[in-house]
Amino acid sequence: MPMIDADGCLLNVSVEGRDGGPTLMLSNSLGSTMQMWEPQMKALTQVFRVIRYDRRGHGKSSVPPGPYSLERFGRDVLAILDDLNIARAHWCGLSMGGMVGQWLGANAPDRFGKIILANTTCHYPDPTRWNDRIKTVKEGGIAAVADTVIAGWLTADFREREPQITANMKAMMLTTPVEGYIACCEALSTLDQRELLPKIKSPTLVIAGRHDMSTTIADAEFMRSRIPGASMTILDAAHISNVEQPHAFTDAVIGFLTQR
Ligand SMILES: O=C(O)CC1=CCC(=O)O1
Repeated sequence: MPMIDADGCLLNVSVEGRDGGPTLMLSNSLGSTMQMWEPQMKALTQVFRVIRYDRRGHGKSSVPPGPYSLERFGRDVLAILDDLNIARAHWCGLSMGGMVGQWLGANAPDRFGKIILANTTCHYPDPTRWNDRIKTVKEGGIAAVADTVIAGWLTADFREREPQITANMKAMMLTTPVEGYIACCEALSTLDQRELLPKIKSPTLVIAGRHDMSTTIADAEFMRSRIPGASMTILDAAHISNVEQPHAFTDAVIGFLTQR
């Protein structure tokens, strides 16, 4: 796996899949790593050259001091594409990954073909939730928020039915460096990309989770209505819909990206 330098931050990047196929870049959520895409990898790598990476402050990437910003996350992605000599890619980002996708779609339109924004929002009107989480994590580490966050990631039905997957997701979250997690929460606390949405000209699919209380169907519908020509799919899932509904999510991604 290459480590790619983005203005001094080493990013852990993986390139897999079909040589010569169209490139698809996947981008993870807060508190997860590129591993979160495992349920999609077998199917996606048959069609695409798939690039995954750990966002700065997460996984095996470096943890520079925060706060971070959506622009910084977007420039990290462009550094990866430049380093790999990739002129153009499709994008699929979930949650924070979808926020980065909005920034890229508006600010680097020539670099992206189609864009998928899953379980995400463009705006947090009230920073309290993120400021509270930052305070709790500073005092007690990620463990102090892990069960609450997992309850938002996956429905109670899923957690009961799939205790091992749930435990794996929690273990992945607990590996996140505290400084990286907090620096990302700081970026989220001021998130407002509403004005970027009309600038996204790539064909865009918005994916929402029917039970997602973190980024709601209303948030998704707002984005769909502001991004020219965007369409929307609702899955029977909470926030991490690619894990809770792996087949439906994968089908939605491949269907959208391969349709003419
Ligand atoms: O961590 C959460 O509660 C949900 C979330 C919001 C942005 C993100 O990436 O995850």
